[in-house]
Amino acid sequence: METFLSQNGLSLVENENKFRSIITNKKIDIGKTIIISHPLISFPILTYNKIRCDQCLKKKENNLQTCSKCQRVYYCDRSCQKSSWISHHKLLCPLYKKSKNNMDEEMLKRVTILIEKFFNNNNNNENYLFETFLKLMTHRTEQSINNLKSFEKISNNTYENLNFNKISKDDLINYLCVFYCNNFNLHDNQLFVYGEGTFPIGSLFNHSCRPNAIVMYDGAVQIIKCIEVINVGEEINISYIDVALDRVTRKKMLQEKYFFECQCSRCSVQERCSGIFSKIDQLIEEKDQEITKKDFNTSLENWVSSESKLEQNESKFSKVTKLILSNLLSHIKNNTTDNDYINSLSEIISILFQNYSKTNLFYISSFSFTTKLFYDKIDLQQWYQSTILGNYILSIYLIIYPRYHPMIGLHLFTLGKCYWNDITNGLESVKESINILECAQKVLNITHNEGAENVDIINQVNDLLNTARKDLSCV
Ligand SMILES: C[S@@+](CC[C@H](N)C(=O)[O-])C[C@H]1O[C@@H](n2cnc3c(N)ncnc32)[C@H](O)[C@@H]1O
Repeated sequence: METFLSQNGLSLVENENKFRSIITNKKIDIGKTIIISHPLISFPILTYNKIRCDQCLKKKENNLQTCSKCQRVYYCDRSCQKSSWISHHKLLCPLYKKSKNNMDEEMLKRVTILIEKFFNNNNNNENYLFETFLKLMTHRTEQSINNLKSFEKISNNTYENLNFNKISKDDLINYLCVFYCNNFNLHDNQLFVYGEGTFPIGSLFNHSCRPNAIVMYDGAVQIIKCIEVINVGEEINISYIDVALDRVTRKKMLQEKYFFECQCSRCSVQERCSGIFSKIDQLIEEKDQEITKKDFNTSLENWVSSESKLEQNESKFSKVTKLILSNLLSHIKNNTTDNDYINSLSEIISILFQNYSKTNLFYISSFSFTTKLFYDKIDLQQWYQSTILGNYILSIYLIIYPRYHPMIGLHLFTLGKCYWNDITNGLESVKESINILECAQKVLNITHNEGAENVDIINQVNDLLNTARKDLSCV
């Protein structure tokens, strides 16, 4: 494993609080791929198992072929079917008739078959993946009684159905503990989950609520990408949860699923009073005040539907949106340094903190309503209103997410399309569409530039941008 990491310019070092950490041996620039790695096992979740190949997880709508014996798994071609048969399906195929597996049991059976082969020196796969998997954290003593009970049941079922010589029932419980706090959900280019996987190399990366790296997928392959310059010796962090969540929810989720208390720059107690990232958390925290969620929703709807543009511009929603976007969008477009960006962000956070910390403009619980309203406006083809809401959402995203985050890239693309469709504002809309799509292009070229499905999104942005530019030049 050390060799594989060092070939990629990385080292695994001991860490007092986190057990081990991945650090970089060379400076990594924004947009660079940090590491590409394969799973021990991955498979599509139920809703996707007829449109994504069980072996390579690539999408092939309507054309997958099922295994003629069990008729339970689908493949894109003979080669994937053969690989799966050799790897684990030969043993699992007859069992599908007997019982229906849940995800954990399916993962356990497949992984254990491979580990048994590894112990018997009978595996074609790379050994470092197995060695790495067997050293991952289990947090077994911290698992809940309910979890352990369920793990024991799954382990018993698996043991009854398959013969293992080198692996005990107790080992199986350990593997299930590893899955619990290490497995990944694979997601597509729009960030919708399509599969689950055990990625031993990816599992070596620790969490931060302000990560410098993101995880993307190409079928069954995991790609870790750099979104902030990472200097020699610095730790590489991904995020295990959606960083748009508020601090209390993040803390609860990280404790319950990963058994640690986050001390990143957003969560650490020392930073709480001064650090800009912890100030962000204070902005999005739910305040105990008279204004209810219903009031918020009504005022948001009134703002968006306001007949008077003057009144609309005077609203606090407009003011906040303008303040954030006029300062931060240019940083995206001009590839400024991380320091310049953070300084600008810092200034804005201070202003927001002074003037708006008592409003619920940034409440995450209201945010789901705002997003729904945005997509409702798109469905109703109310394009002007969709641009107003889209800008407000973008401004909040820029506060919550790192600037080169896939959520920002994807939202910019949607917003660019809204402007493009908003013919009521004529030339101005086309110009703004180009501006926003150029920002989308910058972000997506960093987040989505690896893997055919991901690159497809960049191609779509490029096509629309070319059309919009041609349109503008014709005027
Ligand atoms: C996917 S593993 C990450 C690699 C792990 N540190 C190792 O050495 O195998 C997840 C576990 O690492 C630890 N961890 C990850 N991020 C952490 C953080 N920010 N602070 C403390 N512990 C962390 C937790 O114990 C967590 O359950």
